[in-house]
Amino acid sequence: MTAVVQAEGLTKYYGRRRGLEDLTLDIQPGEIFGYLGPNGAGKTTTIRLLLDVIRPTRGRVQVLGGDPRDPAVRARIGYLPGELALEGHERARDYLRFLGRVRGGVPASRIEELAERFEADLSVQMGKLSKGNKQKVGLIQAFMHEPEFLILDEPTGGLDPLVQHEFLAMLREVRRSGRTVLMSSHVLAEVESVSDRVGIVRGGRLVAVENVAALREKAVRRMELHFDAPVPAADFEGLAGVRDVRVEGAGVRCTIDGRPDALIKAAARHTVVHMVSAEPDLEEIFLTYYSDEEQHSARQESA
Ligand SMILES: Nc1ncnc2c1ncn2[C@@H]1O[C@H](COP(=O)(O)OP(=O)(O)OP(=O)(O)O)[C@@H](O)[C@H]1O
Repeated sequence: MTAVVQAEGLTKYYGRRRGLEDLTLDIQPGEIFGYLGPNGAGKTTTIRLLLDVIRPTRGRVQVLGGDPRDPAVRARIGYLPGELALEGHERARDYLRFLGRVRGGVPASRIEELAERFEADLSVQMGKLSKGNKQKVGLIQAFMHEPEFLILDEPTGGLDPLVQHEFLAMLREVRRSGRTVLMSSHVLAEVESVSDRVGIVRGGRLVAVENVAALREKAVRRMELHFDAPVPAADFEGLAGVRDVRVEGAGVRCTIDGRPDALIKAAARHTVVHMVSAEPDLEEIFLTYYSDEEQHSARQESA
């Protein structure tokens, strides 16, 4: 099977500024690939290289088995940019119908069906759309021609939780039909529920590619437990995978590396009244991929 993305040593410098360094990555058909990294990591640079919006300084990339410069390749891609410029008096519906015609005839009913699923009001002039509604129009135009490959740059920004839920359901439908998604984000929680694999990019470099189940096991989580009565600190110290334990009266705070199993079993000896588990922080997941020295230089770079 031909890879949907096949990048080898892909590098982009903006003058002397590093955008992306030596990216080697394959994305397979039918896969949802989450592309994660903090601001300025190189996510948008990668996406622009795949779409031939910018050209590589070094290295090479094939998309859908062809050259990104080939308009026939571009026609098989649906793209949601990170920053959407939708302005003017034209109504969203007219704009989408126009794009549909340019893309070889998308039925109006398909546009309406997507608008309904995303709860988008297409009768509004583009310049008057709210941020969330602009994002919905962006998603409709990315999905509407049923492209083989969807590239979505920070797709969920501005969407309310119900619409986000619908969006994730649509991504799963895309996967079921054997099509492929590349979705960037700086929030792990946003991509982990749908992605098969995630790539973590930082400072222009891909530092890890993991399947999501493995990443979740490695993730560091903060946990807070509250009991109906004070608990002895000794019950929570020295447990496997549990560190930074702080016991204050009936409350316990700690950090979990990987599985919370030992903590849950220790807690179960008491009466738990409340439990909070913070979403794993991307920064903290990075710590598992960096040696102390690399962390130090990464901090200096970003300082
Ligand atoms: N047109 C440009 N000219 C100069 N430098 C650029 C340009 N575009 C991006 N960069 C730099 O390249 C690096 C990677 O930027 P990129 O936009 O790819 O990051 P990102 O991961 O998409 O970040 P964000 O989450 O903020 O969108 C950053 O240091 C950025 O400042």
